[in-house]
Amino acid sequence: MSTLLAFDSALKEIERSANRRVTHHTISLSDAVGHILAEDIHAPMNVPPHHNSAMDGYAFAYADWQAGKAFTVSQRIAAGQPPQPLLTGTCARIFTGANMPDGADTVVMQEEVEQVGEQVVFKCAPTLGDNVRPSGQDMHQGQAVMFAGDTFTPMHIGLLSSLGLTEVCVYLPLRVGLLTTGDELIPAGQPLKVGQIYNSNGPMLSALVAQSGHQVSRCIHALDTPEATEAALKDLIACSDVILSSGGVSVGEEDHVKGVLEKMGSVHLWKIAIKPGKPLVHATLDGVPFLGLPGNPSSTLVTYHWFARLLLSVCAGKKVNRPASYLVDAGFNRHKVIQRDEFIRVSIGDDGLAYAHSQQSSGALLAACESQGYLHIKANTQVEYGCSYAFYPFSAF
Ligand SMILES: Nc1nc2c(c(=O)[nH]1)N[C@H]1C(S)=C(S)[C@@H](COP(=O)(O)OP(=O)(O)OC[C@H]3O[C@@H](n4cnc5c(N)ncnc54)[C@H](O)[C@@H]3O)O[C@H]1N2
Ligand code: MOO
Repeated sequence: MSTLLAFDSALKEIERSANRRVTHHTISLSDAVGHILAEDIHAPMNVPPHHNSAMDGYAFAYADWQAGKAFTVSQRIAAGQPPQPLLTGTCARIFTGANMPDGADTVVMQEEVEQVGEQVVFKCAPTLGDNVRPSGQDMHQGQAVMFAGDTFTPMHIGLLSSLGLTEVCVYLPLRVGLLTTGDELIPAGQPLKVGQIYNSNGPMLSALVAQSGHQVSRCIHALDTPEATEAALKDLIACSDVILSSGGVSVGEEDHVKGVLEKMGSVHLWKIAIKPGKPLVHATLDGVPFLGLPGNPSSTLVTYHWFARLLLSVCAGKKVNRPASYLVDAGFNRHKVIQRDEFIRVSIGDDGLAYAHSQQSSGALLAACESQGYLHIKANTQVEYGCSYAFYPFSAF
C-alpha cells in the first residue's frame, strides 16, 4: 500500500501539471450556453441604466410630501417614454419599469393612493426611495461581472443581454481522444461470442465528456497488444488536446497501456489510494496530457468524475472547483478500517441518512445508476452509523 499515492496528492498533482490547451474565438452570445469565457467581462453601462419605478403608482419628491397632502398629477410616464422634469409640488402617474422624472425620488404604489377629484392623496406614510430601482442596482459600469474560465449558463445569457452585448470570446472546445482496450470487448449491436462482453466504457466516456462540455475527437478500440495500443495512441495524439483511455492499466500480462506510455512518453503517476480506481495512470505523450482510467466500469466512472473531469477542465480553460458536497450521516456501519479513500455509491433515505447500495463491486454499474452519489470515506477510517461523511451527489460532477 505504501506505493499508492494519496487521493488529495493525486488531485493536486494532476491539477498542477495541467495547462490550458485551447485557443479562443468569438461567437454569438445566443450560442454561448456551455461554452467557457476566455476573457473577463466588465459592465459597459449601468443596469438599470436609469432610476426607474418598481411599481405601478405615483412618483413624487419625498421632501414635498406631508400626511394628507393632495398631489396634482402633472404627467403620465409609461415604460419606454422619456419623462419631463417633475413640476415642483406635483406627482407623476408612473408604471413599472418607467424612468423616474428628474425631481422625483419616491414612488407610492397605486393601491395606497386615493383619488380625490383631479388629485391624489397617499393613504400610507412613504419612506424616501420607496419603490425606486436606482440606476446600477443590478450592475454598475466598469464592474467585473464574468471572469475568464466561467461556463455560460442561461443566466449569463440574460445578464450579458441586459448589458447590450451580442458576442462573446470563448475558448474553442477541448478535443478529447478516447481509447478503450480489451480483446474481450465488442460494440453493442452485435451478437456476443463466448468470453466477450460489450464495450460500455467507450459510450459512457463519450457521454461523460459531452456532459462536461467537451468534444470527443475520436474513440478508438485497441486489442490487448502493445502494437495496437501504440498505433491507436498515435492516431489519437494527432487529433486530440487530451487523451483518456479505459482498461489495461493494471499489472497483468494483458495490460499494455502503462508499458506503451513509458515507451512513448513520460508517466507522472500510477496507482492511487482510492477504491474503486486504484491503477489510474497519468502521463504525457508528445505534449498531450493522458489519463488512463481503470477498466472496471465503476472504476472508470469514479476516476472520470474525480480525475479526468479535473484534467479536462484545466485543459479547456475552465475554472476549477471541487465538486460541491455536504455532510450526511451514514445509515450503516462498516467496521473494517479502510486503506484507500473509498467512494461508496449511496442513496439518501427519507430519514436523511446515507445508505450504501448492496452492490459495491467495481465491475457493477447498475449500482451507480440506482444511487444518488458518493459517500467519501477517507483512508484509515471506518464507517460508523450516525457519523457524518462528505456526500457528493452525482449532479455535482
Ligand atoms: N493482480 C492484480 N490484479 C488486479 C489489480 C491488482 O492490483 N493486482 N487491480 C485490480 C483493480 S483494483 C482494477 S480497477 C482492475 C483494473 O484493471 P485494468 O485497468 O487493467 O482493466 P482491464 O483489466 O482491462 O479490465 C478490468 C475489467 O473491466 C472490464 N472492462 C475493461 N474495459 C471495459 C469496457 N470498455 N467496457 C466494459 N468493461 C470493460 C474488463 O473486461 C475487466 O473485467 O484490475 C484489477 N486487477
Ligand atoms: O480500483 Mo479497482 O477499481 O478497486 O476495482
